[in-house]
Amino acid sequence: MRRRTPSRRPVKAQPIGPVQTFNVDGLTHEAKGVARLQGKVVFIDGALPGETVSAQITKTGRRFDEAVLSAIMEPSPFRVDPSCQHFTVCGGCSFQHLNDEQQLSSKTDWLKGQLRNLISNQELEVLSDRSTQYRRRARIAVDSKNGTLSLGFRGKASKDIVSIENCAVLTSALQTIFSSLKVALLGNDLVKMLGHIELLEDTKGVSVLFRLTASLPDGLKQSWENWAEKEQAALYWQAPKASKAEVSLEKMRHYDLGDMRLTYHPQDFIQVNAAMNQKMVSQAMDWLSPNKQDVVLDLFCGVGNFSLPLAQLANSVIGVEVQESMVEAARENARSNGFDNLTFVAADLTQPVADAFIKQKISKILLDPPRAGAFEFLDTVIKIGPTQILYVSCNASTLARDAEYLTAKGYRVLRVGLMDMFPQTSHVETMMLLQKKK
Ligand SMILES: C[S@@+](CC[C@H](N)C(=O)[O-])C[C@H]1O[C@@H](n2cnc3c(N)ncnc32)[C@H](O)[C@@H]1O
Ligand code: SF4
Repeated sequence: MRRRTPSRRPVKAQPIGPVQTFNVDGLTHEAKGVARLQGKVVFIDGALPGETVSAQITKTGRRFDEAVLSAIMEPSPFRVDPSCQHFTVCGGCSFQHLNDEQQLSSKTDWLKGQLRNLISNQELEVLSDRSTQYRRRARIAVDSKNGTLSLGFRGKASKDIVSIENCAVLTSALQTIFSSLKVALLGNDLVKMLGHIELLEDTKGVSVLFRLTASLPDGLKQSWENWAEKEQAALYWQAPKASKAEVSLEKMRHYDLGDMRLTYHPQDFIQVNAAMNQKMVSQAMDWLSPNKQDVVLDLFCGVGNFSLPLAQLANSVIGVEVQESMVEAARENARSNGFDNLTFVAADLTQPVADAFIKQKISKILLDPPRAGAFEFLDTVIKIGPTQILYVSCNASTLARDAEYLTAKGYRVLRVGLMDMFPQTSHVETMMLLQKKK
């Protein structure tokens, strides 16, 4: 029997039972192996389907137990060595011990389960890209206790900060600035005044935002400006309780999307995976295929990530977004990219909207809501009655709820796709095209 050191081990779980042998036959969405002991389900962190492992129970419940892996006797053929040295402890990734193909297959099976009431015949179309160095944005937690600096992410099994040497999913430029930052912060007074740090890479370059918990002496600020200049990074300071409006317009960021350039504020939402964003937008244009007769409503439009590509193809586009500053940026993006068929409206889509807005002759709608979904706006969508709805979702359960509502009100699902925006994690993004029944 081959034995192998487990590649993952929960950090704080304390064993409360003897070491026992388990045959693992399933995998949860959070990447826990599923086994059975006398009929009761046991979740084993770090175990994979098809493996025989030894593990110790750490927690017992009425319906299931949890266990910690001791050794892997028969490893899965799909097990791989994690690409990141911090995988055993860092909460940022959950799937690095499974090969890329099986990660996708596991996510696909999970998504099919989430959407089981909606997709009977449809194949799930899968969109993916590189599995490491894809994150162009990251929030870094900072802590310094007893003179030790911790710079990293929250742990898997606790909220403690795991100190990171290098993060394999950050873009190469962000990995470089992270290393430099770590050296520069060691023993530096800034550490005592930091809430967290945000790293960002876009077409303009790399930027670092320091979120402060106390005001900064001028001399210290200048020394960090010098560091940023040397690193060719833009520096942003967010003073305690300061709003983002305090960052000057010249310091707005931009990213390129196809032949368009989109301006945004460093604290605005942008898609984290640039290559996948490009692919997702292209797929959205392909599926919704707006033409010169279409008036398209782009709901939850941000700074116009879908609105501008839609406006290249459609008669006209109306974008709706709750954040006034993002609406301003979206208008500027329409102007600077030469569009005269784009209108942006600031509105909270969880609240009733004005009738004039509903009465527009809208033929297609694109929805890209936050995790909570778009339920409050669905009756308005149904009243507008577009021929097609393209729903982009970062939460399959709210998508399922919303799409089930739409299908009960006269729409049917035409296409569904999984978009692997965050490889190595369990996150799944979905695109669904719905068509009005004749
Ligand atoms: C998932 S992001 C999508 C943004 C954009 N479509 C993109 O691809 O970059 C969701 C957007 O919805 C906006 N939003 C959140 N709640 C909202 C609400 N109640 N009404 C309107 N917009 C909202 C957020 O500010 C954010 O820009
Ligand atoms: S988030 Fe980064 S540091 Fe954490 S496990 Fe993933 S690659 Fe490693």
